[in-house]
Amino acid sequence: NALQHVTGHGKGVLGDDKNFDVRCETSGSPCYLDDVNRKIQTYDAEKQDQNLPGKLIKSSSTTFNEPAGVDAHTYAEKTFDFYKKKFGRNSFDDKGGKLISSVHVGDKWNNAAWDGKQMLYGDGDGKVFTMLSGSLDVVAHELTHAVTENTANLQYWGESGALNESISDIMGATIDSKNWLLGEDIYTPDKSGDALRSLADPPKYKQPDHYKDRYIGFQDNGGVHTNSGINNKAAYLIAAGGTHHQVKVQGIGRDKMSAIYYRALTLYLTPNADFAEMRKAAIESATDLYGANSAEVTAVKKAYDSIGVN
Ligand SMILES: Cc1cccc(C(=O)O)c1OC(=O)C1CC1
Ligand SMILES: [Ca+2]
Ligand SMILES: [Zn+2]
Repeated sequence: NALQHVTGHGKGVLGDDKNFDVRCETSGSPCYLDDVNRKIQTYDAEKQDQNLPGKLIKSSSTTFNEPAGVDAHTYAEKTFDFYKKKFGRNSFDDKGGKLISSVHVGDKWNNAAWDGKQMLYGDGDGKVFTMLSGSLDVVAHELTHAVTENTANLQYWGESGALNESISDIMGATIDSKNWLLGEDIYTPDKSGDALRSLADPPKYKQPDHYKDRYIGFQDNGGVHTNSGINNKAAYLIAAGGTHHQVKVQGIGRDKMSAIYYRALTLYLTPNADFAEMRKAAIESATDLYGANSAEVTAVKKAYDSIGVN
């Protein structure tokens, strides 16, 4: 048997010090990015994308000089802990399934993904993206794709695909709760103050924030990364409040908002749910959690009115 629960140390993509769970051989060396408790393992794909996951990342000591792997591993642990503590969910499949991540996937790949079996992180080209595991909201976004696939299984095109994307952005912005931005830590490393998406102001990054402005077409699986802005705006308003298209929403906070969406995702949404069904599922979930005439239900109704989903 090896030393199963050792604390590893290392710098993340942004140069910050991180601690995380590793496994070491009985002799104490080498050690691996292998969290035996949570069943999270992080691999190095060595710039290829054929035979994944690649090599389990190891070090001769408990110190790891592998920033992309350190962040993919640490942020997967944080996301795991969020789902476990807040919703009692035991990993992405609620069955304690093993969580595999690979970093350095492909050559300067400006992408991150859940491929149905594991998480993949590109290194980015250093212009559009730096190493993509370097942001908690990105890792939480990808892991939430795995949760969605094991629950509502929202089909990844058209309105259900936009909802799939939106749920990942909502959980990403809840777990990385320092702001309402997505990808800001790893997007355009040479430029500060921008992001990939904003839930507070989708149009800032060319996303619609009203149903009448939705993209109807065939790019990007029918605009899944575009129309997600419409539902993202509703989620933002439910949490933070505000007035949108003359409709005033009283916010109920990020915590209750995310509980509503998790319940909708796991109990009410179906694979081809559209925005109208999202509204109903959110109202139903808020009713279950807080009562039919609660401020929380009112916030959900007003938020969906404000984005033109009645
Ligand atoms: C960077 C990127 C490109 C293409 C698809 C995704 C995807 O996972 O949908 C993607 O990751 C994100 O959107 C994360 C949240 C920033
Ligand atoms: Ca963020
Ligand atoms: Zn996504």
